[in-house]
Amino acid sequence: MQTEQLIQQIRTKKSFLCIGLDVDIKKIPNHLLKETDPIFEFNKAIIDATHHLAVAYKPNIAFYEAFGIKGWEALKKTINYINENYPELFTIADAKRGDIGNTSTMYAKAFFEDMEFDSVTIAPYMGKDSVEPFLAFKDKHTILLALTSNEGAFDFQTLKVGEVPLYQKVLETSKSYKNSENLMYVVGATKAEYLKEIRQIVPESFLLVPGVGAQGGSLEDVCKYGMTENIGLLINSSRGIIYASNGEDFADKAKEKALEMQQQMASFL
Ligand SMILES: O=c1ccn([C@@H]2O[C@H](COP(=O)(O)O)[C@@H](O)[C@H]2O)c(=O)[nH]1
Repeated sequence: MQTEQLIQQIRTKKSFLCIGLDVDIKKIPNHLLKETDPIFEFNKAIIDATHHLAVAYKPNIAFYEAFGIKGWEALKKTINYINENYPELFTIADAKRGDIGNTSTMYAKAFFEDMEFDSVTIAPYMGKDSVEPFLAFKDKHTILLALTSNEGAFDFQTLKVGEVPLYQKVLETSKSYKNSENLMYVVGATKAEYLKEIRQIVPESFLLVPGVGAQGGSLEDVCKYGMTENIGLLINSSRGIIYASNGEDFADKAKEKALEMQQQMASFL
């Protein structure tokens, strides 16, 4: 998908909501457990109920890998379901990959060609040759971890490298990568106060912002400091939406939560 299509979708839906499909079998409603593929059935119901309120879906791959082959099958069915029924939606494989060049190429093939995601999250630690293989794919997006939402972000990401903190170095250096126009960045909603500086380095880039809801980040602060003329934000909420209820009404309750967020977002546009 081209960035322009994503921006158009945001303007049409008045939403920059990304729903995280972090499906834990222990948390999904009991009545789904009798289905052949409970994870897929859960995702399908959530997507059908919320697709008009969200512009992106982000399965975190860990939740699928944990179930082995059945988990991968559920993931594949989920991405196929989105691509066939709601092709306008932007899809993110939250996989946090990155390795030496030839291995990164294989990761990129897995998520862009086999799974047909629009984007994948990548850890920048191994540098340019670990990121560029992802950027080589046309109309696909690489989402680089910059300043993450967790407490551990302060262990390394904010440490100074010369004059500047490491996360700023990641932002600045990655702009020189080949096809860097297809780069987006992860910035945690819990780090909204850093967004002003981040926007000075990457004024136009889309930011994937997890950490609202369950992690306590503020949507208002993220919009205040991070929004651009083309919005430039995808705000993710996973647990706060998909586990709004564990009863038979789970999809309706998820829709209510998504609507609350969409309405808040519309007020910032
Ligand atoms: O800095 C980061 C990077 C990724 N995540 C992921 O986003 C979701 C957040 O889930 P919530 O339930 O809305 O807290 C999850 O998949 C994380 O692995 C992040 O939280 N922070």
